[in-house]
Amino acid sequence: MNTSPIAFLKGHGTENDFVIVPDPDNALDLPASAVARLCDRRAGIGGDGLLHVVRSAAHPEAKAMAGEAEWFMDYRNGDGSIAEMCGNGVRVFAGYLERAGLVEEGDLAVATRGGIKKVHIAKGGEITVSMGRALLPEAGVTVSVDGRSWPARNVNMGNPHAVAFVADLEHAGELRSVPPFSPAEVYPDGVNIEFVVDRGPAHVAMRVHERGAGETRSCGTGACAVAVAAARRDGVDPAVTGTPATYTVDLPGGTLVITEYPDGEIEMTGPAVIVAEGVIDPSLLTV
Ligand SMILES: N[C@@H](CCC[C@H](N)C(=O)O)C(=O)O
Repeated sequence: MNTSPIAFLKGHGTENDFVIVPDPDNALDLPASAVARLCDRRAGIGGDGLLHVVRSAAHPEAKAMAGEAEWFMDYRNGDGSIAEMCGNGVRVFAGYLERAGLVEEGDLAVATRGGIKKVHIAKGGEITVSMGRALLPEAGVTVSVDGRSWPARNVNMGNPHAVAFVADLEHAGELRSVPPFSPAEVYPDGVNIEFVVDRGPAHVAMRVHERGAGETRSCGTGACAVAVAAARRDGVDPAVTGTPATYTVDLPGGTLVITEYPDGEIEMTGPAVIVAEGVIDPSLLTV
């Protein structure tokens, strides 16, 4: 049981917000119920998710990556469930490490359940993450919300996404209170669903319903999935043209810039902001 005061910080990346819990030695007991209490916006601190900051060597799921990445982002969704990767989270994670003096500006590697991510912290500015490659399984999917249905593109960014191009973002309805339908046979572990409209050439806007969090104001892996789905729809494939493709993705909480390179690597650039720090009442962590 955790009895002594436990430090936390609060941060966000394009308003996808996180409770940050530094725990270098992986000494804390953080069951799903405690994570859900911490992320509760009324009875807890509030967040779309939680970033548990642990040395890779101290975490059984990250030990094997310790030689290449000192720090492990043990990411949890706001409902306590575990996800493979969080794109906005990894920028905020890196921003926290720099603020805490644990890393310096420039390049670093962060271990995640989705593998090691290379991160670049620009001087006093934005953070760029190499997000890996998108997998585009052929399985066509349909997503439905509030009685409307759309065909969607299945995109895996380490975590699962269904990307639907819609006529109007308002058609996605009340995403926070009414979770959209997704086909369980394609996504047995659930899915993040993106609704997308065009804003101009290589420029789109999206809303997202996140697995384990409901509607959020941004999703980094979602923006990458959307950029790739939009490029393919536009007939653009950097592996074929040999030229990088950059898409601007507007989200309710800000803008992310996504570039896909001819080798398939996807880079995401955006902000990371720390807004507060404090101490968690141990009762919130008691099972
Ligand atoms: N907000 C994140 C994605 C967090 C994980 C997602 N909800 C899942 O369960 O896959 C991002 O910025 O990528």
